[in-house]
Amino acid sequence: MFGRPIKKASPRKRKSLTLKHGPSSKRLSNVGILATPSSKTVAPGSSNIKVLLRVRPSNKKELDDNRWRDVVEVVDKDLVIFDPKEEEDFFFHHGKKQTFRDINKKQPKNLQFNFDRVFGPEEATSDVYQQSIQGLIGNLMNGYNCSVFAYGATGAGKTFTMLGSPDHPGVTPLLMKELYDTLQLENADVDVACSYLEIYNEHVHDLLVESSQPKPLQLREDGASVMVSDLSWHRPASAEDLMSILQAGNLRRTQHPTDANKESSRSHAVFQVLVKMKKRCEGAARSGQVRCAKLSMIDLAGSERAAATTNNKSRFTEGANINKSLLALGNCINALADGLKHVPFRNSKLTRLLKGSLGGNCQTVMIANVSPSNAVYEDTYNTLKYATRAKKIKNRVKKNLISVDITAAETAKELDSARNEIADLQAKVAALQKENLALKRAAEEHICVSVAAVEPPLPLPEPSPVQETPLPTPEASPKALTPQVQEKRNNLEILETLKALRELCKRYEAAAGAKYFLVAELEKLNYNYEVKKLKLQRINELCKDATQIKVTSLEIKTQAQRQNLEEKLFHASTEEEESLAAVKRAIESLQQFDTTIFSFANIMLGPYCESKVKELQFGPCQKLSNQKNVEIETVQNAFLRSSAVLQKCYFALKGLCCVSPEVQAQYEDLLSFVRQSGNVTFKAEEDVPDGKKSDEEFDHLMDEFEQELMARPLDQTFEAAAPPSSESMDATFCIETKKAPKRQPMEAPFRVKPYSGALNTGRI
Ligand SMILES: Nc1ncnc2c1ncn2[C@@H]1O[C@H](COP(=O)(O)OP(=O)(O)OP(=O)(O)O)[C@@H](O)[C@H]1O
Repeated sequence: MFGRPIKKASPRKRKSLTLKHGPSSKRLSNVGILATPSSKTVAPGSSNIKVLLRVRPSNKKELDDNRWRDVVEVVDKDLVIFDPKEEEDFFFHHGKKQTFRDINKKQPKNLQFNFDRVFGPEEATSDVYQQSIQGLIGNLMNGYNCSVFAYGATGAGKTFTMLGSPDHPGVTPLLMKELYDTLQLENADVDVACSYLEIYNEHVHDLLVESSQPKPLQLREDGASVMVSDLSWHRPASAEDLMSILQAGNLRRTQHPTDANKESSRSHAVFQVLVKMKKRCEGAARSGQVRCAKLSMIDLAGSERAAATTNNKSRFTEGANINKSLLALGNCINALADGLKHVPFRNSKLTRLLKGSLGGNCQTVMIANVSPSNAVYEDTYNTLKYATRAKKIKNRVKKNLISVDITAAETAKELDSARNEIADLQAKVAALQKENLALKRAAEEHICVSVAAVEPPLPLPEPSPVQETPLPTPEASPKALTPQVQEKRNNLEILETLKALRELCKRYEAAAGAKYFLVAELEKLNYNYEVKKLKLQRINELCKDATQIKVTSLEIKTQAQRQNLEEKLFHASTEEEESLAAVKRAIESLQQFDTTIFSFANIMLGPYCESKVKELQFGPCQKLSNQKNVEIETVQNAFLRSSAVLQKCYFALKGLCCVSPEVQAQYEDLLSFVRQSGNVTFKAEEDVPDGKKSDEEFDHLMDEFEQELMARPLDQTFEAAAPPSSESMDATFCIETKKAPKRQPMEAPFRVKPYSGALNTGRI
């Protein structure tokens, strides 16, 4: 499946290879423990995390699909180029070199990344081990804590590098084997213990305990380090034993297929080995240094984009938890790289567990795994960026030594004093037993004396010297409370207090466990809240967009309608202006004719033109006024009629002498009011010329005028005809009012001026 031969280096690559070789080998010599396996010790102090990059070979899927290309180019042993520039095709135009450029294509990033060591696709795990990991054995033997962790996207080769397979063992089995080989050569008493756990969905599980429903374990802070309570520790007798333990743990690890990896590990796995080593005696004196070191091999779960997860909810939660913990790890890496005081280790279980390995007392190696294919372009880019940041992290390393240097004389002295102490204690025990016996006898004698009068004394059984007797209470036998008894009582009290203390500890552990569980729940809740908030914000944004789109489309529609109406209005205005101009022109042309004819036309047509103008100007107002007048007249008619009826009623009552002074006063009051109002009469209907009638009459007059004109001889002039009297005009158009003091005269627009004798063109 794998093993595509590495592409032949292009001329450009070869050039950079030769160029880079010198400085890089220099840099490699500075890498220290990682560069040379022989350098087995490190100086205490601060040391940077060593970061290796491993590029796995392309797999069959990537090779078969011609959509994918390689985006990681291993240039040298410590240098890679991400998204390198491709060879450009060129041509010459007017003697100048030109390149073909596809403007639709994204420009390559062409970024260089430096690491302590870069392993290309052709390099085996054994190369990684020999060149970068093997050196950790020496550090472990010298009492330094060591950590190796693999980081990268899903399917990038983390598990392959860390655990491998029987054919291609990973760095963990290689390291374990070598550790045992080295320990065997040491002249020392060695104690090796191991544990294996996984963090799955933010729960810690022991991988070395068989259980159908594994109980999540709690993390406990222990000063600078973090402990896992109830985690099982196993003492492997040999390297093989240790390998079988590791194998058993691997089988229990949570795995599910992902897009990129059919056997993807969906949990972070932490394999820890504790090595305690005490040098054996050499001669009279012995070196009593006990070296303790912890080795942590961490295989992180691979990050995966949410889009790549299927619709499966549990897979989604799994992916979200993995990404959350990797994000927390990234934040810790950033904080440590920036040298910040506060590092957010508490944000996830993974970072809490890695606290000792990142920025603590530990030699740490990070193996960043990447795939060469651009199918996981973003993941690879992120891994390279994180790995580069991690290079800046400084750990403070120190040996874990417990000094137990004692000379032989001192040991002999210690032994003598211990023997003396034992003898003292034995003597004390004998004395106490004697005393107990005496007390018991005394008590029995006391009982015998008191019952002697009733019963004959029974022979007492011989007391056993070792038999425990209950202590007499102070009330029963105050004299018997010797210092020894008091001491025993004190011891019992201490025992009781210790028991109570143990209960309290248990209660404390339960409470702390519950607290950590709640903290985890709270973190989960916060995370879910953040995710939901983001979703809602996104929905809100989308809604805003939709509203904006609606408003915009409404604006566009209204704008179109407005434009349409404005165009129509413009045309209408233009037409109006044009027709007005035409009317003016016609009147001007009329004025050019013979004045006599003009005056005749003026006399004949003037009133009609005038009325036409009025109709145009005041037609609607006139109609409204007429309507009001009709209403007023109706009210007045009703008033007059009811007055007549009222009068008749009054007289009838008077004839019957039934008019009370009050009715009389009301009648007179009404009478005076009617007299004051006067006799108001209205014309039945205004004679408002409607346009049609006016036009017909106008046409008729025009015909008459034409006939007159045709009949007359040319030299004969017209006699000026008298204009219609202003009275008659007024009578036609005005409301007739007689003694109507309370009625207001009509407003100007309701009055039509009588004919003035000439066409008033200015009023049009
Ligand atoms: N250097 C390599 N040489 C050959 N095969 C490799 C190499 N690295 C990885 N592989 C293969 O690639 C596949 C995925 O590798 P692996 O399971 O180690 O990925 P991973 O990073 O652990 O993924 P996940 O995070 O999903 O568990 C496996 O089939 C493995 O055999």
